[in-house]
Amino acid sequence: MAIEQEEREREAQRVSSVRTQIKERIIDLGETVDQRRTEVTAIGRSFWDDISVNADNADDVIETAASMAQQEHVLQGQKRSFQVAQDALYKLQRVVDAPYFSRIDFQERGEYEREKIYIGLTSFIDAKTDEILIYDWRAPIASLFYDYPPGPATYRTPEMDVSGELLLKRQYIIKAGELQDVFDTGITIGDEMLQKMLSRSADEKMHSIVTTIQREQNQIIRDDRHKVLVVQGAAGSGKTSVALQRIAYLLYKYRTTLSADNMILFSPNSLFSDYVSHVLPELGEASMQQTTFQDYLTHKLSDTGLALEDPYDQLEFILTGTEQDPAYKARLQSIPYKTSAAFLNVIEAYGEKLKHDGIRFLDLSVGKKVLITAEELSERFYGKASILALGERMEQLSEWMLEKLDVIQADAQKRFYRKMVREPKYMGTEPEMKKMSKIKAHKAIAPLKEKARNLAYVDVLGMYRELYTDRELHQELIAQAGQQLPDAWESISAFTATALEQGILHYEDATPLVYLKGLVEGQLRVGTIRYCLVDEAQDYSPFHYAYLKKLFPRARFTLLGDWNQGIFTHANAASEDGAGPKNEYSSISELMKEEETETIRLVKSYRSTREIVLFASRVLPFGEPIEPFSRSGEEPRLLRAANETELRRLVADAALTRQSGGASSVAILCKTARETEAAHAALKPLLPGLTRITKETLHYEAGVMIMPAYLAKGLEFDAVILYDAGEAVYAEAKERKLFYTACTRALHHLDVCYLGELTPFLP
Ligand SMILES: Nc1ncnc2c1ncn2[C@@H]1O[C@H](COP(=O)(O)OP(=O)(O)OP(=O)(O)O)[C@@H](O)[C@H]1O
Repeated sequence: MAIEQEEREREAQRVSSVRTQIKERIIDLGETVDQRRTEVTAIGRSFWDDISVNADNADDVIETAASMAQQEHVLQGQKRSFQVAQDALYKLQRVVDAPYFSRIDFQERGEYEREKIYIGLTSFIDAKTDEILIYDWRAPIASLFYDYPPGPATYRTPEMDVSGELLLKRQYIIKAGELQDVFDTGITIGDEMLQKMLSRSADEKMHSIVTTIQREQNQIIRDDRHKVLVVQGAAGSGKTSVALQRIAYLLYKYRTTLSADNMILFSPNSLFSDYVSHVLPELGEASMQQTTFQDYLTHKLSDTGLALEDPYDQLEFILTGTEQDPAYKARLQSIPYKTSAAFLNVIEAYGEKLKHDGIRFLDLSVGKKVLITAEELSERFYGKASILALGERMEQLSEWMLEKLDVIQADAQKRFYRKMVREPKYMGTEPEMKKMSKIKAHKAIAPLKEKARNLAYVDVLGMYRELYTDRELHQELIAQAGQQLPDAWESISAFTATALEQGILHYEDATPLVYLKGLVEGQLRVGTIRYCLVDEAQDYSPFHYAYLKKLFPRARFTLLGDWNQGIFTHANAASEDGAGPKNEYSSISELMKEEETETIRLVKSYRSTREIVLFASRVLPFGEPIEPFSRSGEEPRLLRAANETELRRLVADAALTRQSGGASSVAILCKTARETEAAHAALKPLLPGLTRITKETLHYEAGVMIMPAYLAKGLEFDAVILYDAGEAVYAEAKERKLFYTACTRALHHLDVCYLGELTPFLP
């Protein structure tokens, strides 16, 4: 809506006056920061001067300690106030060039005055009048901007709901401190603004969407009523963006009680973590623990010496193997079982059983000499009935072992000493020989103590393997859960036992093993985590969810995913054409067993042009709905090649055309890593600047790159070129969603190259 010139000038003037105030505050804060820094350094330097160090008698020692504690207290206080000033300074420096982005006028019911609320990244108060010149976008009243068109509106504060009339909704584009544009918006948050944002070029880093958050997204960002929030969102509907804004919101809302350390975000891979790493700092928040589930597993299993497979190798195996291979078949049969809730029940039943019998212990030995036998450990562990949990009993056992090892060490020391005295080659003085024998004994026993502390005397892997070698055991455990052995039990068990024997730990076995380890060793809970967010949630199995719930017993969960992009095989994966059970998430909620579970669907896609979205939805005619945002572009191109040479030429030409047309990031997507490697070698002479992305890549730069489609998950590019969408490559049901995922990575251009016949996924 056009705004009169006079009003425009008033707004421009306000921008300039607020900016002046911010600049003044920056100068003041800069001085405060300098001054506090000097104070902290000075206290640090004179720390010992101000303490009366006296250790002559007990009273003096106590006095010295008290004096130190007091001095330390002062120092910490000073450091804190330095930090507060520095944070405030940093926040203002970041917003000084664009102090706010919107304004709402709100008249509370029963009030005569119309409040003008200016909204920006951080709040700013006039020091003289206490007037709030800018509200933080996360303040309760700011949600009106995201939630309502002009008219009746309500916002929620911690104490109550406040209703009234929204009289105006205005947006500003401010650059380098100058008001460039201002317009009033109606129903949605400036289609105009959103259009501008979405027609830009894809960056190698994601940006915050704070100026154009949509109502349904805002609902997710601010939800604090549900313990488990499940978001089914179409490709490009903003799930990742919402997850990050939500983190910023929670950190603001609970700023006195919640810190970044209390939150954890699971991302699909490190490349993705890097891609989203700018968002929180852009919002003025400290970065938080971002990890991949794989990193967690690796950390937990670091002491097992097993070769742990990652989900990408698992997928590569699934995509490149053939049904003729019996191992391939057995593995494909085993994955749905191992990722199911039924198998989780088996592990839990196993944990119960182990309380009475069955823990496998390992001898503790030095060289060939066994110092503590496995039988001894077992007897000690199971000898007396105990009501304690397995982990606590293990701890007691470790303590007992450490005591025993102390005695063994003392004996060894005596023996070494006697030997030295007897043998003439040790010519040292008596104190020297004593010292040497002490060191020798310590050296011999220390690794055993380490083992005792780390519970390395428990053979968890052996116990896990037993689940597959002892049919009766497995049957007994699964019967307790009211279920039966899976049909293909014989081949599943043989296949798994062999792999474990060879020291190979498949991805689908890793979480069950870590869970069993946690049950036995008792280190299962991370109580400090209060919010756990999972991105690409469709790639986690029911087993994973049940496990995460045990791991973070105090946490609230936000699970964001898209069933249409579920390209990892597991028990919960929906049917391959995207049809079939639409309530996949309900099984998650059931697993979470929470009454406060809420499922929210996001169907609007903001990433791709309307043409690309419509094209991609043809791939999954029965899948979750996806609606394009009204941004138009060119139709995706289908480019057929008759032979390999022509295919390469087509792909290379497409990449060059896109680049010269202004696309800053162009991704050539293959199906597998194997295909990527071959295509990269073949394309390199035609596209010298081509970069190959592998699962080890930690970040990428703009330009032309090539990668397997599954690594592009969660990422986006100006132009996407499918390397070969021929029927020889994409035909099997399990490849459909991967193909869909690949198509939905494009913002503006999609070129589908193919050899011979086109994939049947595109009717
Ligand atoms: N409200 C919004 N305003 C501006 N841009 C938005 C908004 N919501 C989403 N976007 C943009 O749309 C693109 C897709 O968002 P995002 O990656 O968060 O979606 P996603 O649901 O996680 O996608 P996928 O499942 O395909 O990985 C991003 O470029 C993001 O900045």
